[in-house]
Amino acid sequence: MDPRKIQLPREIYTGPGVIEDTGRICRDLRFEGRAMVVTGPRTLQIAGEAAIESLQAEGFEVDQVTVDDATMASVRNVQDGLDGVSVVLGVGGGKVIDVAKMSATLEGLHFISVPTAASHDGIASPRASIRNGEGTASLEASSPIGVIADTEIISRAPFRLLASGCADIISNYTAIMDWKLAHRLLNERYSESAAALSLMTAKMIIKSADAIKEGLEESARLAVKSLISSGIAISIAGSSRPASGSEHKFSHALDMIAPKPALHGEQCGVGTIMMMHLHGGDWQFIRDALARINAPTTAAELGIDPEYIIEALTMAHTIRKERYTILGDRGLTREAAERLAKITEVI
Ligand SMILES: NC(=O)C1=CN([C@@H]2O[C@H](COP(=O)(O)OP(=O)(O)OC[C@H]3O[C@@H](n4cnc5c(N)ncnc54)[C@H](OP(=O)(O)O)[C@@H]3O)[C@@H](O)[C@H]2O)C=CC1
Ligand SMILES: O=C(CO)COP(=O)(O)O
Ligand SMILES: [Zn+2]
Repeated sequence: MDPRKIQLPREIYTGPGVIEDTGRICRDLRFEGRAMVVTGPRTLQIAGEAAIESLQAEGFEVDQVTVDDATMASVRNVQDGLDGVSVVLGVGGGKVIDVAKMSATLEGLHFISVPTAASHDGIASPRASIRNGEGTASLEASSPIGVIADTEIISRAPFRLLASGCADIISNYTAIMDWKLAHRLLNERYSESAAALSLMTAKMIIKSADAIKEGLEESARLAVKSLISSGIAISIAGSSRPASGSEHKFSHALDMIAPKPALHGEQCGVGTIMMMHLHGGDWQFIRDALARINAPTTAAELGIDPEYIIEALTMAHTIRKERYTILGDRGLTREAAERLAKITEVI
């Protein structure tokens, strides 16, 4: 990654029904010929078909691939179908967007992000979180050239996804604390502007917590804009540092060991409560903010057995060792992990 380069999306469309303009937007961006639409099994019907119809109405030939996990195998599967394609669209949740973004990047193609849920801040970011044997790698990717966020579709998504996206933003609090720590201890490159944008976005979402309601287009719009803003902080930093620290390591560890992990943002939110306690900060403030948004604050609400919470806490430091956080190089002992989860009432 060239530290002198900041890549940002060129055109961002948000609003009810914008999916109907997918074809026209692609034309205006000077794409033509074949387009690839990547979706998940559910999001094909929810939004993929509407995007395909709109592209076909503008004369595009359209190929479609369904993916169900964010792995390099899925990325390669999409890449295999990209011969002769002019633009790749990822229509779905965070996993679909990451796979589509990564496959487009590897083939040197432009990518358009079409989120169907406000569940993660990868909507506009130049990174792709891809699962591997050691957890989840944050890979450098091209920024989407465009974002088409249909807030009508997003507001009809299960409320849990929206609350999860807000929790993913609230986790910026501890991500920034970890980043500052690594800057002070290890002289890691730190961007004041990226950190300020990331933190301001988290503060704003908490301030607006009471406006985050199920089924409201305005709530979807508010969350989408905040998620884009958090993604832009990632762009400015050139890494996911402003939005991913020890709380994300905890979530990635849960994804590896829990028999049925919860949503990404939900896990990160609960991680933020505990990592805030480790930082000596106001963890009750984080817990109360999550509760106001109706995001989980306990293991029971995540639907994860306390045993996995403790195990994830003890192994979180082993994920992305190069990213220094409050977990240090040695992590937590089992006793310390159990005490932390109990003190913060997570278990
Ligand atoms: N690159 C980056 O910078 C970032 C990446 N991430 C990554 O994003 C992922 C998390 O994203 P998230 O969206 O929570 O998880 P998923 O992509 O797994 O989506 C969760 C579920 O929601 C479904 N879904 C999506 N939209 C709708 C809708 N409108 N109605 C009903 N169901 C819907 C999906 O359907 P289907 O089964 O069809 O897919 C899926 O089953 C993680 O892998 C995380 O690491 C997170 C933050 C930043
Ligand atoms: O989830 C992220 C920001 O919310 C970034 O993902 P990583 O933890 O994979 O870097
Ligand atoms: Zn995240």
